[in-house]
Amino acid sequence: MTRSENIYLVGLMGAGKTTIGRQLARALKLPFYDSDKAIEERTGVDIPTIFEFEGEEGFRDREQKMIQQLTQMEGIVLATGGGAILREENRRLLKENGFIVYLQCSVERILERTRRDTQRPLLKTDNPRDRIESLFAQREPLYLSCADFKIDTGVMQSKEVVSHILEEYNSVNR
Ligand SMILES: Nc1ncnc2c1ncn2[C@@H]1O[C@H](COP(=O)(O)OP(=O)(O)O)[C@@H](O)[C@H]1O
Ligand SMILES: O=C(O)C1=C[C@@H](OP(=O)(O)O)[C@@H](O)[C@H](O)C1
Ligand SMILES: [Mg+2]
Repeated sequence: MTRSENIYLVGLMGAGKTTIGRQLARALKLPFYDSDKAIEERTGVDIPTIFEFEGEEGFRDREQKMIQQLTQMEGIVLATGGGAILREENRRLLKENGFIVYLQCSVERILERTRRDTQRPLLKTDNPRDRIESLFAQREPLYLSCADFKIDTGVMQSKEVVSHILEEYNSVNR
């Protein structure tokens, strides 16, 4: 772990990275960035459109470029996309430049939270449960390998999650 002003949130889709990141930034009076939102602003199109025209790999290339840029900033809260940790270079950049919080969440909760979602192309499948289970199996070891701190967002209100993260961040970053 690096002593740093930055907090980076990782975890599966629907774990709450965007929601909790925004609240955490407000509490710390730091600017909030979301890598997906930044990509959408840069390209002028939404994430499903990027997947449609460029495929997942095209999106991952854009995501990597964005992570490279955002990890050069100091004093931010960053919500990454759920798959950002798939690339080793992203994991390295995140580890070197910030305090990484893994937002853990059960498959069941993720299913509930993403049921009506239209903005996550990887969940546009006949069997979202199978998809989430396989993403969980593939990614959980990667999230754990990066994380400085992990917390289950499925069993607490977001406000409570934020205060636990703040407590931990302040204790290691004094
Ligand atoms: N305890 C909680 N923590 C975070 N999000 C929660 C919680 N309970 C319900 N939610 C809801 O779950 C969804 C999480 O989505 P989002 O923040 O976009 O996650 P991610 O960025 O990780 O995909 C939001 O609709 C949020 O309101
Ligand atoms: O898990 C993934 O591979 C993805 C997660 C999404 O972000 P959220 O985790 O914020 O939903 C977004 O980056 C894209 O749809 C791919
Ligand atoms: Mg998000």
